[in-house]
Amino acid sequence: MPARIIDGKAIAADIRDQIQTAVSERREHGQSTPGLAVVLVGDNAASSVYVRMKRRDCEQVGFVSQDYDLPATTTQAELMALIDELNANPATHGILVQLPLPESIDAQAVIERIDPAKDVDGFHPQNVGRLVLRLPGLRSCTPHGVMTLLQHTDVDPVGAHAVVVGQSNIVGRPMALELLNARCTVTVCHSRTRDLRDQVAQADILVAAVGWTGFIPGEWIKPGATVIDVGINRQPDGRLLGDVEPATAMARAAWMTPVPGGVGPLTRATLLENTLAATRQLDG
Ligand SMILES: Nc1nc2c(c(=O)[nH]1)N[C@@H](CN(C=O)c1ccc(C(=O)N[C@@H](CCC(=O)O)C(=O)O)cc1)CN2
Repeated sequence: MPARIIDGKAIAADIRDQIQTAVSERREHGQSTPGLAVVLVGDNAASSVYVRMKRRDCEQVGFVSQDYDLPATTTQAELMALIDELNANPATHGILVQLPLPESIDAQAVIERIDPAKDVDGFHPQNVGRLVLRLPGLRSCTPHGVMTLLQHTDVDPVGAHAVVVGQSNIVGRPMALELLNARCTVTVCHSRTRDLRDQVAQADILVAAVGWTGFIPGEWIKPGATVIDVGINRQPDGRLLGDVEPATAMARAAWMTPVPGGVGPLTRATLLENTLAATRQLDG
């Protein structure tokens, strides 16, 4: 039997509906409307698409989207000054700086300048540390979105062997911690991992976050596994493909995310959840 599809698009639409209701209720009770500052620096084509989608999501749920489109020539000092302004603005509850930033800018310094209470991307060391320590805090959107996707399957993470392929700060590392906190046994693989095929073949839950089209052949997948494909790789003809070769993987897995329509929509829905949570924390 082919894998059951984990429909990220539908799950994200449900989350947006719930958030829209919560925002309406806040208005009825005279509470603040969540405001999300979305900062785009430069003209990276993929970033422009993602930012457009995030701003549209904000409008749909009734958030105020505060848009900052800055030229690629923006200096570190100018960007830091904008972050300071947003940190101080009581109408801004969440600050998102779209990555990657131009090479001339020190992205880590920018992330660390954001008030951790407004860090709706969950990238600030304080929020990452809280994830490590299993304390409440703002969680990185893609890994937390993956956990939401898993909740829409019949898979019990407790004791499951989860294999994460990729060790980026945005996905691989926080993903491993989310899975560990859900009591999986976690293996993290990267470019120096020996016998990657053997590691992947052990996975009850496989999270592929490499950014390389078809990096994981379908025949490596353990029969009955849950496959979460974080890769969104645009092809020269415009199509989007994941990191896992889909046809054989679908035939072997029990559950699988599609690309597009899997993890991407949950990344955006989690951003909205984080912004609402930040608003409640800041304003009640
Ligand atoms: N500040 C951040 N920058 C980046 C993040 C992030 O979480 N915060 N993650 C990635 C990209 N990303 C978020 O910005 C992202 C990627 C994909 C999608 C998405 O909805 N994809 C759709 C397809 C979209 C398309 O047609 O191109 C899907 O998979 O169905 C949303 C967000 C890097 N930067």
